[in-house]
Amino acid sequence: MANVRALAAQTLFQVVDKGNSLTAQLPYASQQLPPKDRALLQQMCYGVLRYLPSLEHYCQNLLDQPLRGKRRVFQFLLYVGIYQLQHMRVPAHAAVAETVNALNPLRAPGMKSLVNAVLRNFQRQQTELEASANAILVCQYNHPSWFIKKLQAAYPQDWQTILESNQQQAPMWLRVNQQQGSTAAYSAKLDKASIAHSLNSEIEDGILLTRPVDVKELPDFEQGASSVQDAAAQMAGRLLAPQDGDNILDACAAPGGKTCHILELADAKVTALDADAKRLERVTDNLNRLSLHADCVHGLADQPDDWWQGEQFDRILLDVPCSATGVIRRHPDIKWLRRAADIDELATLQAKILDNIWPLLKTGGTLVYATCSVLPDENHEQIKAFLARTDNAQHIPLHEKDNAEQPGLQLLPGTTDGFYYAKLQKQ
Ligand SMILES: C[S@@+](CC[C@H](N)C(=O)[O-])C[C@H]1O[C@@H](n2cnc3c(N)ncnc32)[C@H](O)[C@@H]1O
Repeated sequence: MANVRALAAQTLFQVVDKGNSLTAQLPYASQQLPPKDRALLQQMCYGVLRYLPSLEHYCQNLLDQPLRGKRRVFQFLLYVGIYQLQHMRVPAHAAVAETVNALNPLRAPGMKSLVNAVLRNFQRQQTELEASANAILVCQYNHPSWFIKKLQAAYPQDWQTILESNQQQAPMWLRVNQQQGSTAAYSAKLDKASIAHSLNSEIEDGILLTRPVDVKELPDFEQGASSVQDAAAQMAGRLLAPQDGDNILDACAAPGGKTCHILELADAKVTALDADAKRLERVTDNLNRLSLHADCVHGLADQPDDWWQGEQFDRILLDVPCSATGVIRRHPDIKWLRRAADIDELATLQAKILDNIWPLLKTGGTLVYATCSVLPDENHEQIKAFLARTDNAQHIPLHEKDNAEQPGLQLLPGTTDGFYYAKLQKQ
């Protein structure tokens, strides 16, 4: 069934109703399509997930009752159709006709008149429907209400900017492998390949591409000259500041972006631990492409007794499991897969990981705590509480305003992803 709109509807059903991640579903749908349609599939899935509450609102007004049960996938097809009419440059008549045609491969030709009528009515009533959606906070910002509330409390000045940033397409950053050449030298190679980009003096290994490109177009990518990694994620390696000969633990390592960066920066002995065996395979793949080596260990960071050999570490990176609310623009499904209750559960696990990993750090050693979250409970509140209960943990400020009351560095989505870092030293 190589129909891009039908596949988009089925993928969205799998994500929103069945709770599967888009990262897992999209490749499965993509491989059923010819390469020329794959970008369109991605655009439609990302788009519907970005604007889901508004699309639900429109359909609530355009349908007598929502499509339920076996007909649920057609509700998602309607979202795909309306998203195209509202946000894509597809001519309106083609958007309607192609969406209606998708009912053939979905084996529901009987639904054609309903889908056609809903899309035509959306066109007719678009202005009023948009105005009524804008009067509802959740539809205006297209985020779940629990998350909007948490952001309003944490960022009384910036919450709207954060929500608006989350709706944008994320930029593509490269990390230059310093073992194979300098950032400036790789920039020259990109110039030669006519790939527009810019450098940023604060991100030593990073290059921001003006437009995303397929990695196959990047000079010497397969040979490991560069990797795709957001600038915020690149800060982990530099903050950890690995030295040659160090014994380092990367305690939540998969898929290994930061493990590889650490090894590009120093000739260190690195243990890459992760709870997920499948994801750990991706660490090995990444290490292989870059011709690097780490000891990959399958285990839980909160239960070191099961895997730790007893040798303490000079440096530890804790890139803990988190809400990923700093990377919503890259993974818009996070908005609908996460629940408010997850935040407390994640914060409890993060605290357990911090407490149980801390004894593995040598006296004088450095621990960098990282999340791709914008929520204080996972970030400065977490570290503040850890410092309060851990006598031999000293907080190392990362910038002028990094203090014991609000420790760490909080990056908000914009030029970089949303990320949090705190640096601790053992006394
Ligand atoms: C934010 S991701 C890590 C990203 C990685 N550091 C990188 O840069 O590519 C968090 C990872 O923690 C892992 N994880 C979840 N619970 C864990 C636990 N209790 N112990 C160790 N790893 C865990 C997840 O499987 C996931 O791969």
